[in-house]
Amino acid sequence: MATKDATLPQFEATALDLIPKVASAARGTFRTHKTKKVQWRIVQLRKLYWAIEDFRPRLIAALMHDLHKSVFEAVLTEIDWLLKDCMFMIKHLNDFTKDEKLGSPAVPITYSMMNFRTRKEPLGAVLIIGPYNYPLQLLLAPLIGAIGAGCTAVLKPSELTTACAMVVKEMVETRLDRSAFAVVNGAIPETNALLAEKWDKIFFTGSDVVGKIVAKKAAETLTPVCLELGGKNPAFVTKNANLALAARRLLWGKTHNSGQVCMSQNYVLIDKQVVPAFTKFLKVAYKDMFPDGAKASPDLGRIVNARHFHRIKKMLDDTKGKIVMGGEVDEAELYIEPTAVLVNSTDDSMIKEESFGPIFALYPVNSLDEALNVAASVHRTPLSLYTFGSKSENERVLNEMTSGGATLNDSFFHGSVNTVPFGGVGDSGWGSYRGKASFDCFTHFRTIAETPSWADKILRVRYMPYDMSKMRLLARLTAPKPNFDRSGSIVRGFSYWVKLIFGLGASSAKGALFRWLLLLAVNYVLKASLAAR
Ligand SMILES: NC(=O)C1=CN([C@@H]2O[C@H](COP(=O)(O)OP(=O)(O)OC[C@H]3O[C@@H](n4cnc5c(N)ncnc54)[C@H](O)[C@@H]3O)[C@@H](O)[C@H]2O)C=CC1
Ligand SMILES: CC1=C(/C=C/C(C)=C/C=C/C(C)=C/C=C/C=C(C)/C=C/C=C(C)/C=C/C=C(\C)C(=O)O)C(C)(C)CCC1
Repeated sequence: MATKDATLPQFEATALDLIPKVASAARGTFRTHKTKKVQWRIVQLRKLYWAIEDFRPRLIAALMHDLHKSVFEAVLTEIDWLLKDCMFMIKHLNDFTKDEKLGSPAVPITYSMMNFRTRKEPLGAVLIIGPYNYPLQLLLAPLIGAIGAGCTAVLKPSELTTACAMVVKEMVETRLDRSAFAVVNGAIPETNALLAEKWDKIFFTGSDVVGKIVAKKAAETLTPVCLELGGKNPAFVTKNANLALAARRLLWGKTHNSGQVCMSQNYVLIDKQVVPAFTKFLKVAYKDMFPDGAKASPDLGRIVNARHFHRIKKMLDDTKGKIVMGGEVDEAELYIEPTAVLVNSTDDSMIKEESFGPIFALYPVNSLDEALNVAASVHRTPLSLYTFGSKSENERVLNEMTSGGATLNDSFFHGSVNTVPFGGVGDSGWGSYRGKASFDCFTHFRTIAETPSWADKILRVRYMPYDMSKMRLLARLTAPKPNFDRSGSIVRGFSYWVKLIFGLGASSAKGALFRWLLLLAVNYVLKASLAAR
């Protein structure tokens, strides 16, 4: 596809016959062990930092070309986001990579001489497949985790964001170690060619449909996968919510990146009584954000392409609900106005489909009970949920409905901080990343024990011929006695009362010591004040 901006490269798919060679190079470089050196990883992260900084104008232009993304959002959620990711990983990498000693309670004191520890090993050569909505962030943030962990990586950007895909390819391949990192561009055939290769992990962000294809393919070679998928995310608004605030914040969730955010709300379960007031506040918030109308706003992005434009438009065409805000569409500009639709059935297109755009449904309910039942029937394990109500109502929603992440009293704040772990649950995703979790995602936590030679006398018990008397002694030394009976109740035997009396009711030795010291101090002060009278 020709680019509209002459400074941006034309999209070019990677030749299919090159793909096995690219994958083989990533595997081969990993086997050289050079990526295991922490200093090498830090240098790559520093290079990536400066590459993103130096490519800033072209990245901004590419985001404008592909998604009409405003400079504000390009900087906040893609470029500066990634720079912060690099800095975080560079700053903490020495700590993350250190062996961790395994002691109590994982290792009983009887085995403390074995020097149990966890070694953080890179998984190997990894494949990272990105989506179109944040073509830089959602491709390069996992890469930062992979570099930190010491992996080699091949990236497959979304072919829908052509300019970003090409600029990222140039940036990564000219600035990072070429033998360790590569970018393959293309669509289904190229992705299939990549999936036919053996990887040590596949990190996929995208739709659940393609997520299943990736997971099936990975299962053939028992390759671990991290899946960051979509979801039909509910928002709950009760009559105890601050309706003006809820309306403004939920509208933000659907206007940022033109609602092409997998964690933004698909539908709002709202108390029937407050629908008119909430709708009024939505319109007020809309007017505040777009005084000249949304189409004229320089801040509102566009839908990525005609296919997605028609997908979203079809949801509006098929709905039996009533549009209460917005509703304008313009194919020539790939423009869809931020739109709210009042619906009365969960079979409505506005609830059944994932919007992944600036439109959402309002579904009136009689109670929080009903709202929770509807949400569970629409999607039991969504990526996110939002709740606007009293403290106890919010707590109830959190307790009774799961989700990958959740924000109380706002739209996706839980996903707006680059170092906080992010991921789905059930069919909205497997695994998480961001911050330390990105390092962990590409790391094998390898348990290591080291048995000293002198310990063989003690360990003799394990060798044949077995001796049951020694076995009984070993059990006495190592197997803790239960303090509960067969009905699950605590048994208050002799040791319970000894502990209770001498521990002054504390549950730990530390607590008991504290209570004894406090008792002695009170005793001392009382005695001193009596003596002073
Ligand atoms: N959980 C998360 O972090 C995120 C999830 N998403 C989800 O992603 C979807 C939108 O993103 P898209 O880019 O449209 O996702 P997509 O699943 O269509 O594409 C993602 C990647 O898979 C590749 N692909 C597409 N079809 C394929 C096939 N048949 N075989 C092999 N590879 C294929 C594409 O080239 C692209 O690189 C939404 O469902 C959204 O909810 C999007 C962003 C973030
Ligand atoms: C400026 C001053 C101060 C501080 C002000 C503060 C704290 C401002 C906060 C602004 C906020 C919260 C801005 C919003 C940011 C939104 C972001 C970063 C959204 C990110 C979205 C992402 C990453 C989307 C991802 C999508 C995914 C994963 C998907 O599709 O699945 C002080 C401190 C008060 C001092 C005075 C000055």
